[in-house]
Amino acid sequence: MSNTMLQVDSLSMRFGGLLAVDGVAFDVKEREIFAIIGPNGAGKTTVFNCISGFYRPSTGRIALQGQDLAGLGSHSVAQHGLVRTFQNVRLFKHMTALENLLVAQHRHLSTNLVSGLFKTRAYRESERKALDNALHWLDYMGLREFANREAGNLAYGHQRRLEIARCMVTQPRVLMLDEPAAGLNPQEKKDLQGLIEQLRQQYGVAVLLIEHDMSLVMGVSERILVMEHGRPIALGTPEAIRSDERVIKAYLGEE
Ligand SMILES: Nc1ncnc2c1ncn2[C@@H]1O[C@H](COP(=O)(O)OP(=O)(O)OP(=O)(O)O)[C@@H](O)[C@H]1O
Repeated sequence: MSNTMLQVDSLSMRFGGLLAVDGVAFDVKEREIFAIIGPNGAGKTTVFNCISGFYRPSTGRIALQGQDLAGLGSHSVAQHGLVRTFQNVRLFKHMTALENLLVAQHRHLSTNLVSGLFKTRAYRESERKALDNALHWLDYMGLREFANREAGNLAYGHQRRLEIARCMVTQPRVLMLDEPAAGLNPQEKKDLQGLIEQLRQQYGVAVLLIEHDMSLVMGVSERILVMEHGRPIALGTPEAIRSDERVIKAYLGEE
């Protein structure tokens, strides 16, 4: 389909004797908000790790706008426009909030040693742009006042927002969020839902989300894939998923 952003086919991942992901297939459209849900150990994070280049899948195809990604490392995958956050926030805790956003851009753009050494005009210009971009995202996330504070000393909710900002400074096409609501208070969860919708609307990103918080998932997602024991068991709109017997039994019924 022409507006498919991310395509995942026949994805499997084996760890020794354990088939952690088994025949997962789905696609994410341009600007779509798509969630993967399922009980603990269902294989959601493993799917994320395969897509984002942290694992090389045992089998399957992963393509971003038709371009094959399977087997590329996480750095290359990010350079293709697919970036992620982690279940447990991973920031450079001893760098300031601002530095985290600058480093993300340096790691993303291929730095040229010669222009860096001689601080050419083009180099200075790109440094200035990176700084403007970082400051924009600090403002956008309501973190400007913490620009010079060490990331590890920020409140947890702020660290989560900074992690999303760190993804956004690279102007991704797909933003992958691994349990972004974990550890947030009810107000922060509400703000997160607004933020996800706003990022899609203003920056045109597709969002792929793993989340246990059902009200966030049901409120924000256009389509949901449900996994159980590594396998996909349902895929559909929130309404369809909510009333799917297998899903109720496998997952929602647990709560
Ligand atoms: N690196 C690994 N080596 C071996 N087994 C792994 C590895 N990573 C995950 N697993 C196993 O694969 C299965 C799927 O785990 P995964 O973390 O993908 O599930 P999940 O759906 O993300 O769970 P949760 O909701 O608890 O985060 C689990 O049985 C897990 O123990």
